[in-house]
Order: sequence, then structure tokens, then C-alpha cells
Amino acid sequence: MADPKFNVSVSTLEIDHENNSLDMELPSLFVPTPATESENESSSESQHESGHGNTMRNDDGELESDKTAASAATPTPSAPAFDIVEAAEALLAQAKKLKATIDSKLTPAPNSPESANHVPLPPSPEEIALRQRIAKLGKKIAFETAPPMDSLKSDWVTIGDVAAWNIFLHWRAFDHIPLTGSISIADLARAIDADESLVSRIACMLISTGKLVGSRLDGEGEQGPPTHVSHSRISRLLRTNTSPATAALAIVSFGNGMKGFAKWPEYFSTYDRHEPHPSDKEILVHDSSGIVVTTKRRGAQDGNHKSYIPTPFSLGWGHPALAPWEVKARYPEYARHFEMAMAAKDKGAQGALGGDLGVGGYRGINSEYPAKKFSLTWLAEAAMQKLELYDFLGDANIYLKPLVVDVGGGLGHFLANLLAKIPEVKPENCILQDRPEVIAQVAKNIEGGDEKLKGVKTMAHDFFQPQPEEAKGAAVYVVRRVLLDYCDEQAVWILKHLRCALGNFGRIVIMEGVLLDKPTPENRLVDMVMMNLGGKLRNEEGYRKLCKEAGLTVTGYWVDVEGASCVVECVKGDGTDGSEE
Ligand SMILES: C[S@@+](CC[C@H](N)C(=O)[O-])C[C@H]1O[C@@H](n2cnc3c(N)ncnc32)[C@H](O)[C@@H]1O
Repeated sequence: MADPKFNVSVSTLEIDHENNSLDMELPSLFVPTPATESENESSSESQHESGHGNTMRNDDGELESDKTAASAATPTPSAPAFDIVEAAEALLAQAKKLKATIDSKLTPAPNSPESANHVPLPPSPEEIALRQRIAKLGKKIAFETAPPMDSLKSDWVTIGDVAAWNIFLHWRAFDHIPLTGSISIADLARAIDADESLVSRIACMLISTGKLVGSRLDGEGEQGPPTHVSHSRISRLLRTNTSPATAALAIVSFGNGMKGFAKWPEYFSTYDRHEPHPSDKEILVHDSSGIVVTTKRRGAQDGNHKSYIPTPFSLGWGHPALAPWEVKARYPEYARHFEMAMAAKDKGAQGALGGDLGVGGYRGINSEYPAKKFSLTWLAEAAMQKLELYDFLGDANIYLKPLVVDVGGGLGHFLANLLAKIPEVKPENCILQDRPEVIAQVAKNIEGGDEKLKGVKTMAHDFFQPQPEEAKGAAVYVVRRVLLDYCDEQAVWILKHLRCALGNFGRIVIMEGVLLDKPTPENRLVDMVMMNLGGKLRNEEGYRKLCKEAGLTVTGYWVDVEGASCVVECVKGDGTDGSEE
């Protein structure tokens, strides 16, 4: 421990002069909350345990990493100073605007006769945008003004909060909380078959963060922990019975994200500090008692096709030797939620990746020719030409040759949308490919009366394998939300197989999320989740590189920064860029 007399310690400042370590940031201009003794103690101790961050001395007694830092240092461009008063005034102005918007909705007074039948108007897009601006600004003010230690602690609180809502979601606890009124914690515990004390602890975590609203309704007065819970405006979205799509998105965020994130230290210490990629490193597969039962080599499953690499996701789910999609196949309930989440993205406000992408108007801008719009409406003409040719030659093979192959098309949301928007394209000219269990589900849906894909050819096909004859020569191969699940080597293999299936006039259309140059939390979160799955988000350069390596020539690149999505259109290259299959 450093000599206490050199240890200047307030909640935001702790300089350990003996080791020349600046433990935390200098105090901000805004007065820090006075720290309790134990707070300072624990933070200073954990710093000591971790080897003093970047101030270890080498054998010569020099401050080693300081030296490294000095030689590697580049001048930091000075960030514009944050003006709290200006930000707070802007916040106030926007808050007044929001209040005026809410007041203008003329909501009847609570308990008035009109209130009984009142259905609140949904917020307009302008109101939603205003709320988002206020929330963003409020967050910025909190981030810039809170004592740094408080900001870190709030991240730690999030860990407990996420664990709590995830398990309640899992147990369908939110479903049992009524949409109006409350439920006692005892009744909630009974409904989900759990200990009351356990449910109370988890509920209180959520009450503490405002996710649930707690109250004491046992007639024993204000003292004591909450006895009842009711929904907040957020938790009601986690009811699987009334908000199944949002609940599914939350389940998938946890399953695709948190499970793998928690395993990063183990993953990177086992497989080295590389992005997930195929290599020859062996992986050990343990049985439930921890005994090594088999040893697998990366990439061994598919020979050269490298469709398999260990991923943090698979490690997180306890199946390190399986590819993420194989893991999902073992958990049909999770796979169902995953499909629902995909569908929700299509319908929801997830930017241009959903809904209309490529079928109607895609709002992305062509990076080379801004006036050139992306659309798939040319397929209508292609369909008519095919029909004319069939009428002329009478050759059924021509008629049945595919126009569209949706590769890794999931439950067919994209194809269904395309068929609805371009009626000239007939379902029998479309092929929907995916893994066998997904295709089985599609077949079930069609049998069960889902009209949207009726007539479409469904095909279990592994996109790491060559396209079968009947799927060759299509006008377009659509690869939507697929490549981001894979590392570069695997993505190139998928594209190479499509290149080999292309006729002279066919195109490949890749529709994906895009890595934005200016990091935003949402965009980078997607990239981190993709790392769990062994994949990545890419920018224009990244997509062009993949196409080039696969022997494809890019004929258009459209990007929508707001929706963080892009479309890459390509055709068979002249063979000089990519190797043959
Ligand atoms: C993220 S989803 C995208 C689904 C669809 N394209 C969309 O945009 O909604 C990726 C899809 O790839 C499928 N998939 C994964 N591995 C595959 C493989 N080896 N061959 C074919 N499909 C695969 C998954 O089952 C899943 O439906």
C-alpha cells in the first residue's frame, strides 16, 4: 500500500504517488459525490490486485509501460469542451416541447368517466424522435457530469439488471404481472413455481432500476421491502404473451450476446487473441464431469470448406465443438425465438434491413453514383421474358429455372415480401434454401395454411456446399443477413459457391448490416455479438474485399448509414480475381 499521506483520495481522484499511478480521472469541474471510506478502499485495492494497470516497473526499475506509452503516443485531438449549461438548456427546451405534445393529446383525467373507454393515441414518429433526442441528451449529460466511478458502477448495475430480467423472461414472470394493477410477490412466486424469497430478490433488483414498480400493499405501512409488483412502461414489453416479438428479441440478445461475452476470457485464452477464424488448433470437448472425451480440429468437419470454427457463442452454450447454428438446432425453443426476432426486425423500426429492402425503395445511397437507386423490380421484366421464352419454346425446364434463390433465407420473410411486391415473379420460380430443420419448419408453416410462400420450392441446402443443378443459373441469389455470421474465409467460401452457380447474366445481391466508420453503441454491439458467433460486421472495403476474393465484380454498393445497412450487387468476375472451386 502507498503511504497514506500521498494518497489524495476523493471519489474521482486517487493518485498513488509512490507508483506514479493515476488511478482514476482527475476530478471533473462538477463537484464529485463524497466517497465513503469503503468505496475508496475497494477501488484502490482492486487496482493493486490487477498489477497497477500500466505502471509496472521492469528489472531496471523503470516504469515499463509508461515508456511504451510515450514512444507510441500520438497527439490527441482536443475534444470540444462539454458545456453543461448549454446541454441542460437544450434538454429543458426539448422537455417543454414533449410536455406540450403530451398535453395536446387531451388525455381524460384519471378516474373520470371518459377515462374508462379512453384508448391512448400511439406516439407519432415526431414524438418518438423527440423522446429519443431527449433520452440521448439526458444520457450524455449524465455521462459527462457523473463522477467517473459512478459511471462505471452504473455499468456494473446493468449486469445485475440484465441477469434479473433475463431470468424473469425465462420463467415468464412478466407474463403473470397484470397489465393494470399489481400482483403480490407471493402470488407471482406461486405462478412461476419459485421460492418467494428468490422472486423477491430478483424483483427488487428490477424495482431498483425502474424496470418494475414495487409497492407495499400488505397494510403494514411504508416500512419494509415491496410486497407487490406492477409493470413499468418497459417491463410490459417483456411479456411473451402480449409482446412476443420484443420478448423474443430480448431473449435472443441475451442468448447471442451475454452468454458468449461472459466466456470471452476463456475463449481467447484457449484459442489465442485472434478474431474467430479457422485454424489448426485443436479443441477439447469435455463431458459433463469435465473429462476430455474428444479432441477436434478446427475446420476438420468440412474439409476445405471451413464451415466450422469454435466460437464464444458455442462455448457459452456449453457446446464448444458445434457451430452456432448446430447449437441453435439443439434448442428448438430458442431457435423459435430467434426466428421471431428475425421477423420482428423485418416489421420493426430496425432501419432499412427490414421490410422493403430491395423490393420497393431502399433508401441507401450508391457510394459511386448517388443517383443510382437500388431495386429488385427488374425481376418483373426478367419474369416476363422467361414466360415469353417458355411460350415460344414450350420447354418446361426453362419455365422452372429459378429466378430467385434466397440463400440461408430463414423462414422466408424476404421472399414472401418479394412475391407480394413483384407479382410477376411466380413462387414456383423461387427457391428458399436453409438448414434442414428450418426448411422443415417452413414446410410445416405452408402446410398449416401460410399462403405467403405457397408454391415456393423449399430446399435444405448447406451454403458451404456447391449449389445443386436445379438451383443453378438463377437471375439473382439473395444473401441477406448471412455473411455477418462468418469470418472472412467462410464468407468467401459461401460467395465462391454462388459464383460457380451464376450464369452469365445472373447477379448476387448481398444485404447486410454495415460497420459504420463513426462508432455508435448500437452498431458496435452488433459487431461484438457477431464476434460471438464467429462473424463480423463489415464496411464497404470489407465487402468489396470478400467479393474480390470470391472472384466477383461489384456492380453497385448502396449504404444507408441511418439504418446501418448496405446492399452489395455483384456479378461473375472475369476469373482473374478469385480461385475456382
Ligand atoms: C441471420 S439468419 C437470416 C435469415 C434470412 N436470410 C433473413 O434475412 O431473414 C441466417 C440464416 O442462415 C441459415 N444458415 C446457417 N447456416 C447455414 C448453412 N450452412 N446453410 C444454409 N443456411 C444456413 C440459418 O438457419 C438462418 O436461417
